[in-house]
Amino acid sequence: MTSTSVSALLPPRLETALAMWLPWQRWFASKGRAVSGVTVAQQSLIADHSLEEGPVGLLLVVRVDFVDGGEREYYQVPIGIRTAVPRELEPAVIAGLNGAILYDALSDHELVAALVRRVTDDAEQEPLPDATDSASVVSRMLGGEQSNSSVVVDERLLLKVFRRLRSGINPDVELQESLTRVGSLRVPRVLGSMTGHLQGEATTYAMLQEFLPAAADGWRMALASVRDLLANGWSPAAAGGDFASESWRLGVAVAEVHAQLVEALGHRSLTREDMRRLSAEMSAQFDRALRVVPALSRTEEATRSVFAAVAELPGGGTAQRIHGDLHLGQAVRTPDRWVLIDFEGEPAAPLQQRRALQSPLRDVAGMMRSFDYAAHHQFLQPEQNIHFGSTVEIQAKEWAQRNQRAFCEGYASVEGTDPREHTVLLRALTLHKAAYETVYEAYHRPSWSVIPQRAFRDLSMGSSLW
Ligand SMILES: Nc1ncnc2c1ncn2[C@@H]1O[C@H](COP(=O)(O)OP(=O)(O)O)[C@@H](O)[C@H]1O
Ligand SMILES: O=P(O)(O)O[C@H]1O[C@H](CO)[C@@H](O[C@H]2O[C@H](CO)[C@@H](O)[C@H](O)[C@H]2O)[C@H](O)[C@H]1O
Repeated sequence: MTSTSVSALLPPRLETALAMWLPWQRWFASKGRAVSGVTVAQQSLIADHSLEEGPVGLLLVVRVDFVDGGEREYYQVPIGIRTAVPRELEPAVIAGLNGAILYDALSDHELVAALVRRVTDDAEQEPLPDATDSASVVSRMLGGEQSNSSVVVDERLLLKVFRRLRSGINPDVELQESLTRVGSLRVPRVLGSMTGHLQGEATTYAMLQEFLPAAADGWRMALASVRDLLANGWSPAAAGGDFASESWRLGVAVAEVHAQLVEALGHRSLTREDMRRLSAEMSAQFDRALRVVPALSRTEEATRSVFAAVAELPGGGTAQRIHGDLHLGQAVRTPDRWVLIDFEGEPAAPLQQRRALQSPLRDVAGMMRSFDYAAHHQFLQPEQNIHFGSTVEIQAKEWAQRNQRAFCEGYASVEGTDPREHTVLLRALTLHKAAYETVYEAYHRPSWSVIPQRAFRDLSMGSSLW
């Protein structure tokens, strides 16, 4: 079917309906900007049915324009169209238009199977087993706080559909494929990807990987450990559910992945110029955070001097490809080992920046922040009735520091140098991450903003951290 005949399948007023639906999706990046219009930029068929035969599936790429006239964004929206939807598809409905019901295709087993077939048709490796037979496929969307949409297929494949598209190959696919190629057991095996075009450039639309069914999410494991500690009031080492040995193993895993990324994609030395550029990037991120949360000005002087110190560093460490947005939720624990996922980098950053060679300490800083997040997450639960400033905060801090230390020691056991020896850079990168999180939370989860905001106090002052 040609693109023109596919466009004949688009219901009237589709773009208006999408303009009302898109901004409410978890993966919609620009939560703080008012949408002025949505335009279907590309359309192709997922499943070629007539409405009488079964669901019509369309893979749309939509362009979003904003009232502020600033940068436009592109999103991938796979939609299903039926004349009536079964009960299980009701939560996925986007709109009813002229007797046709439009819904998110990723909730529909049949359309998911068709998408998986499209990925495997593109794959250059052995065909996948019969999981792509639409009649027998069972799929479920993963819930939670996600930047993209992931669907588990037959409990053994995971189809990740990238939502905000930027022209170019997504580092998630690039890095996981490279790591798979050098035999890494620290990432799920990549089974294929779907590439389309955006603004004339080959662009990643989706990735298929092995699903790790028995994997526990690192974030949830860490929260369980903190809960144990706060419930019995002992020190983190004495409380049941101590997480430090897992943090140590996670440090080992991250250092191994860094070494494997060097093996797969090379490295160079960080230069003085890199340090100056990084320092400027840190200041610019802090400016953005200040615009969103003016109260951060209380720590402005101290923060600026932490970032200014980076510009004085001579360089000399390693610059390499890194994960780029590492936190406990990006680490899953299988019965055998820690595995890292989601190598996309910070979703808000341009692809070119995410694909640049950078200091691996950036990932270490991401983990430092994540231990701090896990320690303070309990403070957001009103039913816990615990408050910042209470003695519980001291315990939480102890938990964070114990796990930060264990992580760094595990990392050092592989790399040879403890990341904490890079005092100036690690502190600055961790503060830089807190500035990114301040902006991220303000738009996505305002009630969480207090966590990165309070981190400024410790990180910008001269106090010992971990
Ligand atoms: N291969 C996998 N096997 C098992 N669970 C996975 C796998 N990949 C991702 N997950 C789960 O899905 C969640 C979201 O995946 P992620 O790649 O981080 O998506 P996003 O880019 O949308 O944040 C993860 O936190 C993890 O719990
Ligand atoms: O996982 P994503 O690629 O979507 O990353 C974004 O969302 C994360 C939250 O889901 C966010 O991470 C922040 O919150 C985590 C707890 O939910 C915490 O462990 C991290 O340390 C903290 O940065 C991430 O920053 C964002 O890019």
